[in-house]
Amino acid sequence: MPGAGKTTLGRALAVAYQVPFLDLDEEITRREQRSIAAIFAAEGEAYFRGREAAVLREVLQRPGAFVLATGGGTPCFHHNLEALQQTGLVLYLEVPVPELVRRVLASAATRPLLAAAPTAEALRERLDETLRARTQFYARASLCCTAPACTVEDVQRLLGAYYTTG
Ligand SMILES: Nc1ncnc2c1ncn2[C@@H]1O[C@H](COP(=O)(O)OP(=O)(O)O)[C@@H](O)[C@H]1O
Ligand SMILES: O=C(O)C1=C[C@@H](OP(=O)(O)O)[C@@H](O)[C@H](O)C1
Ligand SMILES: [Mg+2]
Repeated sequence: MPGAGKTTLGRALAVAYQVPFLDLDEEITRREQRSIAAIFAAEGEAYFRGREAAVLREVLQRPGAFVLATGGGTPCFHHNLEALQQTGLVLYLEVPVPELVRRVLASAATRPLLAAAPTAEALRERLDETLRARTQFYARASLCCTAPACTVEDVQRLLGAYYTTG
């Protein structure tokens, strides 16, 4: 979900594991030479989802280990979750909606899917609705961190348990 901390935690994980960090939104922005908000405004969501799916597949070809932070919607379109699962371990950051609201409120106006929900109450409703629709995808991640502020150490524990119990 937007505001879950994927970009922030992904960067920290890459430092901890000494591997490159990639952010899918950044990869799209670089190729398109415009911001995600500008892409949504000029071309609409369907175009963005097409580019997101294509850039994801390109990024997943990269050799060697790396950490990739996706966008919140990435696993929910164009069989992207399957593409991710085939290449690596997918971690879902399960953050309660009130915490997501607190984090994205300041930047909601520049977040294309949240721009129409400028108040905390409208934002909460929008995020609740989005999460309901997306849970079926998020629930299929191999790893799930339920700490509201997931740390590198939390992920290390999850990985330890994953590789111990299969
Ligand atoms: N663990 C955390 N605790 C508190 N705030 C956080 C945490 N992780 C991220 N944030 C803040 O939430 C906002 C969104 O973080 P970001 O990493 O961009 O999330 P995402 O990539 O999932 O949308 C940023 O303002 C960031 O500083
Ligand atoms: O949830 C979504 O559908 C989106 C989340 C954004 O990324 P973050 O989750 O990093 O904010 C970005 O990909 C785009 O605005 C769409
Ligand atoms: Mg992000």
